[in-house]
Amino acid sequence: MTAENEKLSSDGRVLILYDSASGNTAAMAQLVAEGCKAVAGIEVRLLSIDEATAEDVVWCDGIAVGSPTNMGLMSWKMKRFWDETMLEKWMKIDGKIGCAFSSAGGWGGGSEIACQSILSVLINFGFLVFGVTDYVSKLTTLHYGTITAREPRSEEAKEACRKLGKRLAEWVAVYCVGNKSEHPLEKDDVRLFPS
Ligand SMILES: Cc1cc2nc3c(=O)[nH]c(=O)nc-3n(C[C@H](O)[C@H](O)[C@H](O)COP(=O)(O)O)c2cc1C
Repeated sequence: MTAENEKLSSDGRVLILYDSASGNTAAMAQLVAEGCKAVAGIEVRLLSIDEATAEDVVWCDGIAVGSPTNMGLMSWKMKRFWDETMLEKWMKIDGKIGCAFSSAGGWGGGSEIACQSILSVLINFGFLVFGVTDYVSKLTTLHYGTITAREPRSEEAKEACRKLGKRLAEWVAVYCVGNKSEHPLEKDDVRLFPS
């Protein structure tokens, strides 16, 4: 087997890391994990902030980080994980792919700013972060990551979680495994535009 074939046959690895005090971000995380499964050959770890270790982050090729919106930012537990648990890995894990999701108390409560606070931390660790261009429905998109008000109840909110996981898995497949056919622009999937 050539080195290139070995790379193609190896799995991509996705970590979904979340904090959740009352279960809403945890429900999002489950759906993000479900979305990853739309892409073949991706191994998924779904871990809460109380379970995850720095080695889980080292293990992954791509990460989706989810937090409740707290004062418009990520939770203190999530921030502490990156400030303390991950500190010794700083400058040793560059080049992984990252994205964010957040549950807030309501629309306009700062969930996109909370996503940006997560992306900002990921950038500091050298992650290559992304947003999703295509829409989930006429009025729902996830340009800065997936956001919900409380738990994801509507089909649009659920699909926005799944789409984040799927896109993360696609980027891992394309850029980490070398499977270019998983590029979203190469597929027949319907891409919704604003209308
Ligand atoms: C300390 C604290 C700060 C919060 N700050 C905000 C906020 O800035 N904006 C908002 O919309 N909701 C805020 N909330 C509400 C939570 O974001 C919301 O209930 C969320 O769905 C909780 O997610 P979880 O069930 O995963 O913990 C706050 C809640 C707590 C406990």
